[in-house]
Amino acid sequence: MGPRGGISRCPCGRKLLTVCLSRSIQAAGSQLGQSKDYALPNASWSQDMLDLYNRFLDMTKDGLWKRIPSYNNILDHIPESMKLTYEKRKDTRLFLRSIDAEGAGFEYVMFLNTSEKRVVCLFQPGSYLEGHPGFAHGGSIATIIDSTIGSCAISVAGKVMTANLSIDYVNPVPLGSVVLVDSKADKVEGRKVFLSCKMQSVDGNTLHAEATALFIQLDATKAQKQQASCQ
Ligand SMILES: CCCCCCCC/C=C\CCCCCCCC(=O)SCCNC(=O)CCNC(=O)[C@H](O)C(C)(C)COP(=O)(O)OP(=O)(O)OC[C@H]1O[C@@H](n2cnc3c(N)ncnc32)[C@H](O)[C@@H]1OP(=O)(O)O
Repeated sequence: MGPRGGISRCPCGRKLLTVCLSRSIQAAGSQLGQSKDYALPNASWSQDMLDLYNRFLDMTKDGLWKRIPSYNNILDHIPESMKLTYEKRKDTRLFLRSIDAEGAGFEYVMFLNTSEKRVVCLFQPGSYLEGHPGFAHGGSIATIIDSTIGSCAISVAGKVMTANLSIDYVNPVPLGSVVLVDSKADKVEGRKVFLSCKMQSVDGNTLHAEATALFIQLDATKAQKQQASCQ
């Protein structure tokens, strides 16, 4: 396996995906020309979601911000050259894209600003994410925060995993509303990436959640550990 990750076979026979989520990741799926990019407007998006999306899309014109495409299989985020030895499993899906019905699950799109080490996610939680009546489940909030912060950590440090995620839930998130999840990498110390994040309403008047996270950059030793745990 190269230093940028890859695919290896576990002793138990399963193929292990050691994901290299480098910068080239962004273009990988679209190069395939076959996978659906879910980070594009659909009929379920509210006017708030569309307005915000268009505002961020405008900000991509000078190149500082980039829209991150989104596929329902993590493999579609991986450069084609790294997939040669991997047989795509049909029974796995990226958790965030596990609900088929448009608008029922996680409707989201992320934008990356590399120079600011920042990823912003526009998130519209659907009706299947309910916790308390009418509000998004705390686990769904944690999921979108982990994924937004995670994408930010990936953009900074490549192959990483969440070691710690701490969330203060400040105000509940109504289903169907739109919130901004704004994450940034605050500090990198060796393999450790420290990040923070705020989830706010579109008008900025309501703070829904605040989070801090630690992501650890994986190394070859860790990949070996993963292989061993698969035995
Ligand atoms: C360019 C654009 C890119 C865009 C990207 C687009 C892609 C979009 C696609 C899809 C979006 C989704 C994005 C993904 C987001 C989801 C991520 C997850 O959910 S990950 C699953 C949950 N996490 C686990 O299952 C980890 C389980 N834990 C482990 O595997 C290990 O514990 C691990 C890897 C975290 C660390 O293990 P070690 O063996 O590599 O490292 P050790 O030696 O233990 O620690 C290294 C240092 O870190 C500290 N450390 C480790 N864990 C810590 C902790 N919990 N708290 C504090 N410090 C900790 C240690 O004390 C040590 O520090 P000292 O170097 O000595 O100073």
